[in-house]
Amino acid sequence: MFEDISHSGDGGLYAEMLQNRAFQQVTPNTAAALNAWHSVNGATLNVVADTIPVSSALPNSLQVTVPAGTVGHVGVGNEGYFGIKVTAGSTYTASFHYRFTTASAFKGSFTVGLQTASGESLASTSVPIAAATTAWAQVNVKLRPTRSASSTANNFTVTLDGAAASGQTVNFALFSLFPPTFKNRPNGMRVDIATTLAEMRPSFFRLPGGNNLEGQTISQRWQWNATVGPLLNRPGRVGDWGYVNTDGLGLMEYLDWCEDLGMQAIMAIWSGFSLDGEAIADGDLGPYIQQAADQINFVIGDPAKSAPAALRASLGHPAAYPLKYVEVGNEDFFQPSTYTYRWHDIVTALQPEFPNIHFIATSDTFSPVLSPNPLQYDVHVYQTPTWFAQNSFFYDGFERNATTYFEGEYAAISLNSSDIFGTPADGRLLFPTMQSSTGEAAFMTGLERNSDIVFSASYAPLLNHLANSQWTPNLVSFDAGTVYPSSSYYVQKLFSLNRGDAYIPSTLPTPLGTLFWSVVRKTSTKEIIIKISNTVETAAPVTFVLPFKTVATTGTAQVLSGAQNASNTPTTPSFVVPKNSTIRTGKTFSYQAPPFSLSVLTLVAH
Ligand SMILES: O=S(=O)(O)O[C@H]1C[C@H](O)[C@@H](O)[C@@H]1CO
Repeated sequence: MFEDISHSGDGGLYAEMLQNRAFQQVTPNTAAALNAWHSVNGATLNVVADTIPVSSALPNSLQVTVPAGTVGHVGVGNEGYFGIKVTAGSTYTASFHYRFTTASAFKGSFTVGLQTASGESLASTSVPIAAATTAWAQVNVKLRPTRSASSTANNFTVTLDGAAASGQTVNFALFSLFPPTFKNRPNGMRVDIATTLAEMRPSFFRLPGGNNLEGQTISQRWQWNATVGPLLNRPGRVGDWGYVNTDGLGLMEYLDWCEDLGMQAIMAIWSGFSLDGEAIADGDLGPYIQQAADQINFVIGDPAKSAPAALRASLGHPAAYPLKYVEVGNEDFFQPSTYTYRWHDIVTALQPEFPNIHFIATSDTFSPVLSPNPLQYDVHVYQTPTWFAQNSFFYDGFERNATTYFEGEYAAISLNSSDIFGTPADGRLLFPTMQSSTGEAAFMTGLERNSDIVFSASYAPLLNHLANSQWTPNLVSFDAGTVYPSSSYYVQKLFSLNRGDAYIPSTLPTPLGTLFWSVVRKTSTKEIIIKISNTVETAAPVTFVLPFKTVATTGTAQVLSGAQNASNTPTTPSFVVPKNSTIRTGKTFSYQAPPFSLSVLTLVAH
């Protein structure tokens, strides 16, 4: 499950290194508009509403004046998203647009570089300025650091020679600094985070949110068409998690990311409700339904018949992307009273146009009654580790009535059942722990047992930048330089990589017990895979009696275990990681599940 929360996108998975790169959605002539930028050697900075904007989508420019009397490198610096990692041997791609506010015969050059915070140069290149004119020009340069920085406290700078440029005023727009990206995609993903996620072998990617789909107001909702095409045409938006979204990570980048990881998109369309509680009135949804139809056509439409599909083709992807599931809104249980008509109007309009799309409802299951009857629901739960351990049979009682379920957001986030969403002082977890991760694992054995009706499941939130988070705990934390997979990440990865392809009935765990397991078969290798979650601090002996003709006498055990509060954190990044061993197996064998552990036992049995 992905959305731009805690800089999951901007400053996280999306590889752009400069924060506030295009002064989007800021108020000119304010200090806040300069967020992440600073003056170098006395230059005067101000974000202005440019009289000649670089594009209609990017009306603001950074105006830099070189005062008389300055010497040396004078200009601007950007601190990145709470740091900039600089690695020797990597090639960084820097670019920016500039124009002089007054044409002149000025001759000079920009110095574009990377420095440590203390001013030591790591990379630098000089770019001659062809002519000081009021027309926009673009600079594209490569930076190759001569050495790696010892920390991420580094800056990207663009400067002029103070003496030569004395009195000059230059407007800048749309800066950008990219490191090498995952699969070398232009405008692509940060390699270390992308690799960490790819190693889970996820089957799907829910986008673009979560709350960040909805907008704090109707006008601030996520709009697919504002997130595709050249970056100059993307205005960005005020996201729902307290920071501006550049929308450089847009619909097509999401779809290409899905393609690169072999994932299906579970794509949301806006359902007519914003987080200030506003809902589009019944009968007024037409334009928003059209926008949703265009969004779906951008993904799967025929370029010969649909303008949005033709746009996709023109942007380099004539073939349709795979798309099976479209989620209608997010957590519409917050306003079921209007979801009844919003769901009805949207789905009755879109289903005939997209007969192969499965629309997912986001209100509580079967309440309110919706028409048409949803065949998919997205179920969310944030709870305590104990709740998860004691609700692994959540789906066992669900009627098998052709309805299927997406466990779209779940995580054990607090130890305080009377204050789930509180602060750490009230029991909220900062990072997953082995108690929370084994609670989730217990719950997931139930999802596996009920995978006839649970078609997908995803922990949430996926990512957070440690320097600026709006939510904890998260599956994978990171800072400007390092990625920190959590204990829950390893639970998700162990389940994903040991999925099997058929569920095998076994003695059922005790619903309110402390030990939980599920058994699947991997047909291609004639193996069975037994997942065991021990959710308490005492080891648990388990005896298996396997009614198969042939059972191997040895198998493998992949075990994630640790103390109740053991966590992977920046100070203990690999405190809990899976350990592999060989175990004795057979038609009957015993196994000791360690305290607070997830064990994945694999053996040939058929
Ligand atoms: O504040 S919440 O509504 O609990 O936010 C939760 C639910 C929402 O779908 C998602 O964006 C967020 C965290 O993953």
